[in-house]
Amino acid sequence: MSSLYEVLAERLSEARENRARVLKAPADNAGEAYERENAAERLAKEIGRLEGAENGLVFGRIDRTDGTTLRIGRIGLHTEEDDLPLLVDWRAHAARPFYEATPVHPMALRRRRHLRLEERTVVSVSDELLDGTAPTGEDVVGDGPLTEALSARRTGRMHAAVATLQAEQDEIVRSAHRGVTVVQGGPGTGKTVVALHRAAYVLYAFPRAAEEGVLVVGPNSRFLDYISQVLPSLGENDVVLATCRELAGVAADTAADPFETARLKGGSDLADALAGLLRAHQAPAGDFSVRVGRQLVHLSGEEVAAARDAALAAVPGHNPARQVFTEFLVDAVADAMRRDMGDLLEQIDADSALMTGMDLDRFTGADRRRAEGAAEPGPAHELDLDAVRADLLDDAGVDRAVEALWPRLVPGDLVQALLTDPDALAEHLPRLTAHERSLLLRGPAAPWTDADVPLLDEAASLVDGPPERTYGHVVVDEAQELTAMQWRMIVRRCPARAMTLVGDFAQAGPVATARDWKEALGPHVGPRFRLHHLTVSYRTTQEILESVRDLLTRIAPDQRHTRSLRSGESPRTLATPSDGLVTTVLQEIRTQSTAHPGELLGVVCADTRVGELTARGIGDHARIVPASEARGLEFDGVVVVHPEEITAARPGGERDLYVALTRATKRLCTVTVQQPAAPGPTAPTR
Ligand SMILES: Nc1ncnc2c1ncn2[C@@H]1O[C@H](COP(=O)(O)OP(=O)(O)OP(=O)(O)O)[C@@H](O)[C@H]1O
Repeated sequence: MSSLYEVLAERLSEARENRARVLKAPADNAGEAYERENAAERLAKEIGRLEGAENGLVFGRIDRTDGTTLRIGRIGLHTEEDDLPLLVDWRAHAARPFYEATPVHPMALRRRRHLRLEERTVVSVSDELLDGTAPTGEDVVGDGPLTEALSARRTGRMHAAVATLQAEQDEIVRSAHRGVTVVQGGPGTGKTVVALHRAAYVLYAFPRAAEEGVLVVGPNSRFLDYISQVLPSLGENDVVLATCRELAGVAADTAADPFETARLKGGSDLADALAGLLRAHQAPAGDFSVRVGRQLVHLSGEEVAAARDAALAAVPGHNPARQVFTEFLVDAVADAMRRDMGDLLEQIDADSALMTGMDLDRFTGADRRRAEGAAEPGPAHELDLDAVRADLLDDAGVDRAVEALWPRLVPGDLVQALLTDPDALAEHLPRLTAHERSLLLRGPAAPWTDADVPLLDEAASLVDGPPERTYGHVVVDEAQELTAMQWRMIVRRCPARAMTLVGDFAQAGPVATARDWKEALGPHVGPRFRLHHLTVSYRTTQEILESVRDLLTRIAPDQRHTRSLRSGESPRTLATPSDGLVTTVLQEIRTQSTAHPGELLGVVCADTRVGELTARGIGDHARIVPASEARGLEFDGVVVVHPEEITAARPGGERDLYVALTRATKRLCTVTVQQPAAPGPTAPTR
């Protein structure tokens, strides 16, 4: 073990020295300075990768039946001299049997060993014998490492499960499929684990995707914080973690819309409406006259439309296409001028400059020919179109025409123009009812809302073109939460359509617009996605799962049932009069924290109740989590406060309750309010 750490330390100090050297090296020009920056950045990443892997560097070993062995770790390490693997990266093909071998398919393994390290010391060893041979004195066959991992205390931060990834999870993580992989599974089945280990695998196994970057999208910053340590501990610091708002680059605090409004704004009709409204700013149909000097040049509707279509086909984005449109428009004007002026030139050569304000000699090439000693002006078809075009591009009249036909736009203004104008809403959202459109209508000074963020992003892509930053692979957790508009913003950032999407539609929040994966993904990839199901819960005990079974049948009748590997205490319910609610929660939390010191406790309540619980000091003993933000989180013990209040707080509140009830790894207590509040003892009844 120590030799492994010595090699790691050597690699680290080499990388640090190299970086220091690179930073000190003189750079004689901008190119060299750029190279130096790049090299330093690469080395900084390598240092981060090596540092991240230090904790629990090695966690496994496989002994093959032919007597050879391999150690499995967070990263691969080789000896310098002969490049022999001292430690095999868990993602390497050679490590596969560590995850996949079973007694039925031992994959030429005799033994699989799990090691647990604290600092650099091995604190536990656990072996499985796979070839049917009897244990020898060298084998330590004991309680499974998975059981140990699952019963460990929660810390409020998710940990990598790289040592105990289960075969059904590993199959998804290691899949060679580069397109869209979807993972559906009940609470605690390891969807987040799979998603994050998949991100690490992609970085290792798909170099092109790794080069283009990996993005992990989560529902809120509380969740991103919860998972933030997993990838660095797998030696991967090069992943972008973001919420949709961060992706859109909306820095200002956003307000919340009423749910019905938010759901409407999440529908893809809004994308069509914004595109429709934009089209109204792109050379709307009809003839158009351009004033050039004193001349009015007339363009037919077809000529304007041809310039518009050519501009739209040339480059995505309204503003970038404006330049192209200008050029096509100038061509059309020049053609029209040639047409108009053909006759004119022959009739009134001398007065032409006066009429048009332009030097026709130059345009006809007459001045050039004169200089060359040629005879007087040639026929009109010899008009020097290049010179005409060059002048037209600088012409104020043409500028005015472009401004009228193709104004430069700001994305927010497009959204604003749609949402503040009842006529625009009616014209561009014909499928909505008048009531629905009234829900979308906002005042000009109203702040942006969360549900406006994907609209702003849509408008930005329509107006300025596709996002500059795209990724080679995108991972989305809690993907059931995404609205159609949010899916659009994510897919936009993944041109290769290489994605890992995990979620559970039984846990969908009130704003989610799709009911299943087909509906969510159909518009983007049709049926081209691979769906996997996870059916074993690694968090929630069998008792807790059973206690929510009826609720699950109500909210998701078709959902496959999840089984748990673990059993524990039966969930408890405390009933209290409404004025004793907070006191009861406080007492319960105090009791739990005294009985189970060091455990992580969570109190999940309706969002509106957070202030009161915080004011009563419950936050000193437990994390207070508003039900709307509980998705994906977990605790050793959970107290769910006033379930009826949670279900009534938002549409689809039963799904919020289902999420709240499935957050505990060990203990669940629900505090209900007696209805109607009975007079008498305030002490809780058990
Ligand atoms: N193979 C594994 N080894 C050890 N722990 C695991 C394994 N798989 C999952 N877990 C643990 O089980 C718990 C639940 O996992 P995770 O959060 O990934 O589930 P989920 O399906 O995303 O849950 P939810 O639907 O509630 O968001 C976590 O503590 C995770 O670390």
